[in-house]
Amino acid sequence: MVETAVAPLLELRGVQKSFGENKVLNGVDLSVHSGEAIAVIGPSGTGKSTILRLICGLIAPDAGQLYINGNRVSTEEIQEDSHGVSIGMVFQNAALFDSLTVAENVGFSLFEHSRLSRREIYQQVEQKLTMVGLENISDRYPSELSGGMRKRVSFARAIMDDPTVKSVTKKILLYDEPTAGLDPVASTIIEDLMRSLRQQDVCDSYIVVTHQDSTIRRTADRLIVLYRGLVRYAGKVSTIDQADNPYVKQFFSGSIEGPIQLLTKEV
Ligand SMILES: Nc1ncnc2c1ncn2[C@@H]1O[C@H](COP(=O)(O)OP(=O)(O)OP(=O)(O)O)[C@@H](O)[C@H]1O
Repeated sequence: MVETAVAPLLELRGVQKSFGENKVLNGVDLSVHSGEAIAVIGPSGTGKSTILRLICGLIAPDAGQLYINGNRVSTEEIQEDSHGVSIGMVFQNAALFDSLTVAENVGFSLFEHSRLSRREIYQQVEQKLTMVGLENISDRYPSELSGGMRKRVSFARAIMDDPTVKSVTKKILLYDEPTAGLDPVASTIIEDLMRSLRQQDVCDSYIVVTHQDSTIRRTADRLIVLYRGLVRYAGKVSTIDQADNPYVKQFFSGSIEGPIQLLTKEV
């Protein structure tokens, strides 16, 4: 029998990105298959959030290509949910509008860009808020919520979908440090939520940028270590304690000895 290789849902090939003289990504390859959960780690300022912003079409690469379901795509096409894949982002600081209610925040994109009625959008907002464990808070403002609740509101916003766009069949979620600044119990609630959203097929795959050991181990199948613009390790999370890779060893031991040095100047 001839096996046909299934194209990854998402692929980055040789992606480069600079901000002025600061070359942040210097040829990054990364692929995400349907069903996969990937953790991206690396020291501060090494370009992890930049990768997520490239993937969801907020910024464009200087060089290299992005592919969705095997099709090369531009930044504009990513924003338009091309080739059946929709990409949702959960930002590091939740990024809610303080002057809008929870419901207005969660439904924001559909209010702005869809042809759904207000009633349909509000119904979906309630459904998504229930999914992330938040009920009866639609009329509250972000300032009235705890940090963990604001994170969950931003999860609800990322999983909103427009059922009139029939071509979308797969969803990738991008989480930028979803457990940063949360206490261990609140972190566990968020980690469980990330897993349960995938188990319920709310998303097919996700990429999580994190510095937290528990988040890596509890939410990801595969680990990518990024350092100074390049992927230095890619492997299964289940084997990280046995890995010989010096970047992995240093990260998980927290040692100051090793290839990872503090970024004292831009590279
Ligand atoms: N819009 C921008 N303009 C200029 N420089 C930027 C911009 N966005 C990111 N950078 C720079 O790119 C580098 C990588 O930033 P990025 O936020 O991707 O790092 P990170 O690995 O996610 O860091 P952290 O773990 O601290 O969140 C940093 O030096 C940052 O200052």
